[in-house]
Amino acid sequence: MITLRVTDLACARGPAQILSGVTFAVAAGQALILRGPNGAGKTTLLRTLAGLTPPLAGRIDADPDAIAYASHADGLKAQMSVLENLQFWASVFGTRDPAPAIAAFHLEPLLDRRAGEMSAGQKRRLSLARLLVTGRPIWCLDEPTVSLDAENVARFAAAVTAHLEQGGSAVIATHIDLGLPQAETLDITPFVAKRIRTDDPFAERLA
Ligand SMILES: Nc1ncnc2c1ncn2[C@@H]1O[C@H](COP(=O)(O)OP(=O)(O)OP(=O)(O)O)[C@@H](O)[C@H]1O
Repeated sequence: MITLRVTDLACARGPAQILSGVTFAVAAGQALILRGPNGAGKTTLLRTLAGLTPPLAGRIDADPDAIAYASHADGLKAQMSVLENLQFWASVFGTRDPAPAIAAFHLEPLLDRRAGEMSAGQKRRLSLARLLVTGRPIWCLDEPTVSLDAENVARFAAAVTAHLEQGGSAVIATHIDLGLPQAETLDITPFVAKRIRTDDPFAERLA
C-alpha cells in the first residue's frame, strides 16, 4: 500500500526554485533514502513534504497528519526535562506511552536532565525518541544520525526497522549507510532545477 506519493513536485527555498519534477512513491513498510551532494536539495524536499514550505508545482498525496518531521533543529523544550519533553509530545500527539521511546534511545539515565543541558548526541536521541511518541506513520528525517555515536546509530537503525515492520514508512536524507534491508535509494541530483528566483518578475513561469 502506497502511503506517500509525490508527483512532479517543484520545491523552493526562500526565493529560489531548488528542485523540479520530483516523482516517487513510498509504501507501508518501506524506507526511501535520499542521496545527493551538499546543497542538492534534500532538506528542501523534506521541508516541502513536511508542509513547512509550499510546493511550487506538483502533488504530495499523503494524509497530512501522517507525517512526522525531524530536522537539524531539534525542536526540544530546553527548560523541560527529558521526561517532560516526551510527556509534552505525548499530550500533543495523543496519549502514547513514552516508555518504548525511552527504551529505544536508552534515555532512562537522562530522564530528569534538562534538555538544554544535554550533549549534542543526547539531544539528538531525545529528538528521535519524539518520533516514536508522535505515533505518526511517515517519518521524514533530515540527517538523523548527526552527532550520534556508533551505538546510537545502531539504536536508530533498529527503531526505523521496527517502525517499518509495524507498517510505517520513512524518507531519510543521510550520507551514511544505515544498513536498512528494506531501503531503496533516490538520488535527487536529476531533479535539481536550474536556479530560478521565484520573486523575479522576469523569471520563467514555474508552474
Ligand atoms: N533560505 C534560503 N534561500 C535561498 N536558498 C537557500 C536557502 N536555504 C538553502 N538554500 C539553497 O538551497 C539549496 C538546497 O539546499 P538544501 O539544504 O535543501 O540541500 P541539501 O541537499 O539538504 O544539502 P546538505 O547535504 O548540505 O544538507 C542550496 O543550494 C542552498 O544554498
